[in-house]
Amino acid sequence: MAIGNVAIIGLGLLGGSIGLALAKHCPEIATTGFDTDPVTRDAARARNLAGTISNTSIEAVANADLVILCVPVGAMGFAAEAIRDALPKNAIVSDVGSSKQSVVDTLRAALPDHCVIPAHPVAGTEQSGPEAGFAELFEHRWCILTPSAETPQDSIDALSEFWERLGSKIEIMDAKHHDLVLAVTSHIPHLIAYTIVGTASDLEDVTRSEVIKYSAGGFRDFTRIAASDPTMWRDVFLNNKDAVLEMLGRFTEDLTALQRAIRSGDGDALHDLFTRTRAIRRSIIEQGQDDARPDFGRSDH
Ligand SMILES: NC(=O)c1ccc[n+]([C@@H]2O[C@H](COP(=O)([O-])OP(=O)(O)OC[C@H]3O[C@@H](n4cnc5c(N)ncnc54)[C@H](O)[C@@H]3O)[C@@H](O)[C@H]2O)c1
Ligand SMILES: O=C(O)C(=O)C[C@]1(C(=O)O)C=C[C@@H](O)C=C1
Repeated sequence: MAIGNVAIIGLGLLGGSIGLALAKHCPEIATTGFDTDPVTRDAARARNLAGTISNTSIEAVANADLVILCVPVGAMGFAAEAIRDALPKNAIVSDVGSSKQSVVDTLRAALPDHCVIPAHPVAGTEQSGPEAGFAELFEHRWCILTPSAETPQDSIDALSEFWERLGSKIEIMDAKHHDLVLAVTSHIPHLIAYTIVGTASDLEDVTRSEVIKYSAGGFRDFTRIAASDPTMWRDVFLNNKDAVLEMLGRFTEDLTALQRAIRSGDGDALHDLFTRTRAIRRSIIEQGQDDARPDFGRSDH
């Protein structure tokens, strides 16, 4: 099936980047955007984030072959219910949410008569809102699709081709497995960054000026991640609770083992771990999966 008309619901970093990437790579595809926030709709018009910016989501999806929900995970249900009665019968409904099992359940319950194929482009920055998007966000990045066994193959192929045209590489995964993998590779790293920056600021007497003064080091990298959108990340943790708590349990055990090694002066244990993690970083770089575009869309440069 050919995708000729795309509706983007939510015009922040992800929605805006999809609109700009479509204009760059697929100018023949018509785009319509909607956001519940009127200030965001005005900013989206000013930046041409979509060909048409509608004032209602009903208008936005009226002619869509593909609808992509680009709203916080906790708002997926509201966004889906708002378009239910206006969706063309054959439209594919997808999303970009950072967790998948709760989104799968929510969207399938809200839109039982439609083809729902959840997706997660593993691409982002700490920025949010309509000014944050850029056309190159998805280039050379993975986009994970989590279809069900019943999803028609031609619809999966159409969505895969769509993301490939925006520059992404496709992986198909079970939603539950996605949530476990992303808990380790994305969600817990964010939780650690929020914690370390919060802890440093709680120790204000010790660190008041030092936090700023010496933040050119490792701490600065954590502050970038800890500047990520509070609404988005609140929703990720509340919606990927089981996987995050399971992986946090493993992480806490490993942290306790490190604490013990430091207390008992076990330098070999520390050295062995740091050698292993350095090798992991090197193999990520060798596989070309590090950020080849360090300053794209990021504030810290
Ligand atoms: N930021 C990242 O790095 C990143 C990366 C990959 C995936 N994601 C996922 O993408 C989604 C969007 O994240 P973002 O970074 O673009 O956030 P954002 O805050 O930049 O944009 C979200 C937009 O959705 C709008 N919105 C909220 N509820 C709505 C509704 N019911 N209908 C229409 N619009 C609504 C908001 O007004 C806002 O403009 C989230 O689910 C997030 O988990 C984010
Ligand atoms: O690079 C960043 O700033 C990100 O946080 C991007 C990042 C990630 O953790 O890798 C954040 C959330 C997503 O769902 C996907 C990508």
